[in-house]
Amino acid sequence: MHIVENQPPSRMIDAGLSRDFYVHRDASWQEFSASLRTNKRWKAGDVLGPVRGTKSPRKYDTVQCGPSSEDNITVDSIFVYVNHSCDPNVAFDMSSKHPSEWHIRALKAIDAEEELTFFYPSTEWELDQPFECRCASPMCLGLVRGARDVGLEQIKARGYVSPWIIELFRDREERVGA
Ligand SMILES: C[S@@+](CC[C@H](N)C(=O)[O-])C[C@H]1O[C@@H](n2cnc3c(N)ncnc32)[C@H](O)[C@@H]1O
Repeated sequence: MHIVENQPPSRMIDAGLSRDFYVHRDASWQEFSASLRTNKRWKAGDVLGPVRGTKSPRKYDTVQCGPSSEDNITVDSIFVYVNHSCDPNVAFDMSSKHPSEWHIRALKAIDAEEELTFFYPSTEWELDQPFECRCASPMCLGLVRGARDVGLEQIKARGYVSPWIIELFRDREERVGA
């Protein structure tokens, strides 16, 4: 059975976001059953909304925003429900030095009622809580632990990679080469 929540939790209500997106719950999953879906169609390159958040210690629901393991935000909007997929349709683009410019961008055309997903290793070097991926895509990598366990080329192939992930791969290569 599928349960649809039209209203996100009140702290997350944002007029524009709650019009265009809704939280969907899949009752066949006992834990972490929420996902975010959209009410409308988007074109590749469209900006779906801002990435806003509050600095916070790394947790299962934070997004990394810089090279340190302490650079994380709790996303303070309905976008906190965006799940991972190994074949994602959006990017959390936080490459600007100005947090006010951080945004969620469509990587491909997205249909109305489709789930929004991003590739967690595109922002996360190491997940606080690794999980077995249920995306069922032919590109599925299985256990998701973060970028450090995925090659940089594999991340780039999913359409977006954060600058700090590139930097952390470079640092690791330099240490190995030293
Ligand atoms: C920020 S939450 C996303 C929303 C979450 N599904 C919920 O119900 O609150 C991140 C957590 O959702 C779960 N998750 C996200 N994408 C997943 C996927 N592709 N396969 C399995 N679990 C996933 C994992 O437990 C992960 O730690």
